[in-house]
Amino acid sequence: MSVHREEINLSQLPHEFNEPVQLAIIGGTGLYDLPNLKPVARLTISTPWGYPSSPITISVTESGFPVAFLARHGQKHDLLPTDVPSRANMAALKKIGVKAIVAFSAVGSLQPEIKPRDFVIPTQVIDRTKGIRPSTFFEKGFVAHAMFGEPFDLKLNKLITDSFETNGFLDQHDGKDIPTFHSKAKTNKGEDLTLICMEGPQFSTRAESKLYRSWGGSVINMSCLPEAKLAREAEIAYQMICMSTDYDSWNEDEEPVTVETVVGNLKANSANACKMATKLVDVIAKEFTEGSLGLGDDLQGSMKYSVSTSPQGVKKEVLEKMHFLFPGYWPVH
Ligand SMILES: CSC[C@H]1O[C@H](OP(=O)(O)O)[C@H](O)[C@@H]1O
Ligand SMILES: Nc1ncnc2[nH]cnc12
Repeated sequence: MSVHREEINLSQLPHEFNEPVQLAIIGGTGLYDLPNLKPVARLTISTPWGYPSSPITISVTESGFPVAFLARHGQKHDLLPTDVPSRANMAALKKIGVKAIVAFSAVGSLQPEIKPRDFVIPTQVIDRTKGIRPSTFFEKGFVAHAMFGEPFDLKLNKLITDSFETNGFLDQHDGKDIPTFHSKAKTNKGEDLTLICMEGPQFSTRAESKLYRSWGGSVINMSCLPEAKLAREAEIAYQMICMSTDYDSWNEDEEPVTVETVVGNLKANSANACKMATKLVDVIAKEFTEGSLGLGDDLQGSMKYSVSTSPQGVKKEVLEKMHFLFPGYWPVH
């Protein structure tokens, strides 16, 4: 894609960082780094589920708060949505201490009021992936079930929504309308904003797009799942921020979405996404250092008690894998 920022020489950064990193930003299409922060380390982390999409860059804010950044499709965007190694991504972020993730994504709009270049903070998701993406850390011989009724973290959602409550934060580009920030609290009379996550890589047919509208879908992408499910299993608070790039294929009066339309709106979106990410890092860093929300704290320990299999007799190799994510849970007998 033509929206990559100038390459910084990240490879010369230290390959270790010895403090816990509580916050991570995942960049999607159009967001490949955090240009306003100072990078201090670049980590290549091997996990029992392979390597993440890209090395993880650790940057620090002016006050020294560390933030991890991961490019979902790789630094050169060479991973299809189906091939994103989400288990490795979540496991690596967990390993470095991450308790909260803000994930950016380019989406199609399924509603006329969500214009291309608007931003949307979804509260619900419908899974239209095809079951070909590994979507759990658990496996035969060690069964567990995570809650997912609220797929996004409500505290993180509120913190983000409150940060962009007043209009005018997002910049207009090329004389187009000022983008709107859509949230459940603000713009939709308290109704959920529902993200449809499809398999791709082809876009939807007109019939599918209309079907998703009839289901109450607000926006559509190919990336939220299994990322959000695995974040939940890893006990990490997760919220996606969607950047609208097109009207998908439902509108009879418009040409169905093409990559050209998406890329055309991405430049404007990525400038706003960077601006938003910079502000959010400050807000969330302040919350972690001075606040009382306890981001991610309610999830800590949740998986320990969600296992159905009796730990006695579980294969040692399986438990060792699990201990990469959850050291100290389910002692080996
Ligand atoms: C390039 S259009 C389709 C592509 O864009 C979105 O990627 P991401 O969520 O990583 O921003 C969408 O999910 C598709 O993968
Ligand atoms: N219309 C669309 N469908 C799926 N993913 C998208 N990402 C951006 N636009 C999209």
